Amino acid sequence: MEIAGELTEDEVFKCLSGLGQSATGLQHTYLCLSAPGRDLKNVSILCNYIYLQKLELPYNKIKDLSCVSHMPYLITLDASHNQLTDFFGFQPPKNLKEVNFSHNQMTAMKDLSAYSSLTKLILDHNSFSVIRGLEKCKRLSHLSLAHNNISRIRGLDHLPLRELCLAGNMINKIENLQTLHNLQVLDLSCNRIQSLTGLQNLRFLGTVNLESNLITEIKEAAHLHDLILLREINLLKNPVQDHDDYRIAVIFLLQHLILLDKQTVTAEEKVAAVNKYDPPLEVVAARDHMTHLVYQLMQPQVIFDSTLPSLDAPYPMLVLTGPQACGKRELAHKLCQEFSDYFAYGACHTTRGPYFGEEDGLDYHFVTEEEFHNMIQMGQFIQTMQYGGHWYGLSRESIERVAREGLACCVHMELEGVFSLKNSYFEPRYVLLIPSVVDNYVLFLKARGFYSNAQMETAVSRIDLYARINRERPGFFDSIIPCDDRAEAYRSLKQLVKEYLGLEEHSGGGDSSSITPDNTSTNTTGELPAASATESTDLMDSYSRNYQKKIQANMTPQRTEMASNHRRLQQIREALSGKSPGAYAELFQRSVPAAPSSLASQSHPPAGPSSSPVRPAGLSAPNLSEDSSSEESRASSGLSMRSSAGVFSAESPARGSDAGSGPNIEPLDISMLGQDRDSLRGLTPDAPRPASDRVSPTHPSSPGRPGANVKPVLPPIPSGRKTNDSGSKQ
Ligand SMILES: Nc1ncnc2c1ncn2[C@@H]1O[C@H](COP(=O)(O)OP(=O)(O)OP(=O)(O)O)[C@@H](O)[C@H]1O
Repeated sequence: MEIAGELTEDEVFKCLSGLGQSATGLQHTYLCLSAPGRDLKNVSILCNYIYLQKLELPYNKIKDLSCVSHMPYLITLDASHNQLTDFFGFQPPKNLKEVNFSHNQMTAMKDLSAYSSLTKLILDHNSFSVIRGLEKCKRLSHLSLAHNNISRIRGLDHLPLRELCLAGNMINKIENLQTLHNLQVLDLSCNRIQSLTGLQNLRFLGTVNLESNLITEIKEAAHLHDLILLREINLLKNPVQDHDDYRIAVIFLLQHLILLDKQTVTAEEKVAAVNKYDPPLEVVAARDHMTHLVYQLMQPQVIFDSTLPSLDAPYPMLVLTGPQACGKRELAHKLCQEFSDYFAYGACHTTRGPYFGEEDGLDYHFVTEEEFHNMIQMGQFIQTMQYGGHWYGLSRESIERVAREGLACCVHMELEGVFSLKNSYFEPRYVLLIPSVVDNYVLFLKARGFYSNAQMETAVSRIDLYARINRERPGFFDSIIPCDDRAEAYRSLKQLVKEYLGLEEHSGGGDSSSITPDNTSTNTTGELPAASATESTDLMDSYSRNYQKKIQANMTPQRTEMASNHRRLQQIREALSGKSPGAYAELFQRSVPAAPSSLASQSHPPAGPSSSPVRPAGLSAPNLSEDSSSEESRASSGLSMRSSAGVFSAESPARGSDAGSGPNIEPLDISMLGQDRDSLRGLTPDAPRPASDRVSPTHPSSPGRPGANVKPVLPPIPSGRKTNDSGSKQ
């Protein structure tokens, strides 16, 4: 007689499958039994089926599974959706690997030491409140305890779990998972978790489901930042979704993601995320450049003719770059002081307050944030950057002011400024000053006493940035000078600049008279006296920020005005006599991408007085009788000398009306122009060429002077001079 809910032999026969050899190998038997959804209550008949390896009894009403005690060969047991209250209420089959007890009425886990073969255990939808008894399940790779009453994660230490599901519990903290080194998939959805801390060590984690939790802060995603195998995360239905930039911010923090919130992360999203939160220097620079360009275009157009690039060469500028306080500012001042016939300091604007001893207009133009932003909107900047919470910017006017004096502009700035400037039409020479002994640099920063630890850390960390850029982008910097010893750095810089200028130091060594193109001129015009042999002392003084006073003493309006007038007069004379080529064409002409340290360049001794003296850059004035260029171009050539370009005719201030007749002045052999261009190729800008390569007054046709190849097609006639000066002098 059939009893309701009892599994009968007839039914068993219908449910058997998987004919195979019994575990003993002595007979053939059915290995699987599947009887789902039959409202079964009593399955005791299965005690006779001892060879079963797979038993599936889901969706029944079974309360007692003791029959399993008679199935020593059972491997897989599915008793989900039943009424079991007893957790593993049977003798352990030795090879039991997979058990599904989900949707039963179990309340307590017990010791499963005897079930050491278990690999997969599904206990969802029961009433467990504590995870326990799994310590000896050393093969358990898949555990699911979803929808129970678990409030704490524990009892899982050192299990070889690859998948763990604790969804739908009452967990409010991710804890005790750090020993699950194999974990790949973690489902903690529908809990009360607020933070993602606790997942950091799970280096194989690839998928995390945290849907419907209480995660509020985007920065929580940073806890997963180091999980490089993480490909999927689900944070749907968390308060964090309310942040405006939520998705892109998470994508930025977890750049390996493929799926976020069940949606594919696109390449465009990844690029947008990086550009937003950690834009590459190029992107920052492009934005900066674009901003200033647009604001500038919105203004009534003014032609800044002093700095406009000519057809053959850009307006000459020298940019000293390097990490904060590496000495670039002091060196820039010093250089402008010593090479006052060539350079003047271009003061940037900043929103930071002046340090003790700094003066407005000399080191910086100190402005308020509001003034700075007004200047941005007025299109007055060429580049800006934020550093240490302050704005810095190089204004067009700062450069123009220098250019109007017929001088090249020397500025200092951080790397971002260099990137930005490289987008502009300016083509400066970039000299990197970099500390090579970090400890000394740190000591120097500390000794200055201006900087907080964070500021010092930033400054130090940027050494690597500069080094990396130099490594990855050969030629990005035109030259590199170690700045550990400031006096030595200045010597290198000076040497470099002289090479750029095509100047040669006379026997006096550091004597300024030997490096200015013309002593007499310098003295009579009241130009700044150049540095004496005490330059290193001066330099050290400058560190204590006293250099301003010295500079100021020399920069009285009368002296600078006189000097300026004199320079212009000379330039005009030269222009009219056709002696002035577009000399700056050669001064800052780049020919080679590499940026070797200037130390290398110093290993080449400068040509001494006995060797063929190096002609100053501007000495190669075209010989009127031989020059194939037209009279017109010659005239514009001469006139262009009034512009900033003119100053780089190194002889210009000195030669005056007798320019061209002095012993140093040699006509340029036009026939060599083409060869010169070729000979320049392959030379590093800062590597001195052998003396034989250089243009010698006695061998005017020898190639080597940078830019000597340039056909003297000269810049447009400038019209932006100070009207009072230029008008009267013409
Ligand atoms: N327009 C600019 N663009 C980019 N960087 C700039 C600009 N002007 C100044 N800087 C750089 O900003 C950094 C901070 O300048 P600041 O003058 O406040 O620092 P500092 O402590 O006096 O260091 P330093 O002696 O190098 O000038 C320096 O590295 C400086 O060269």
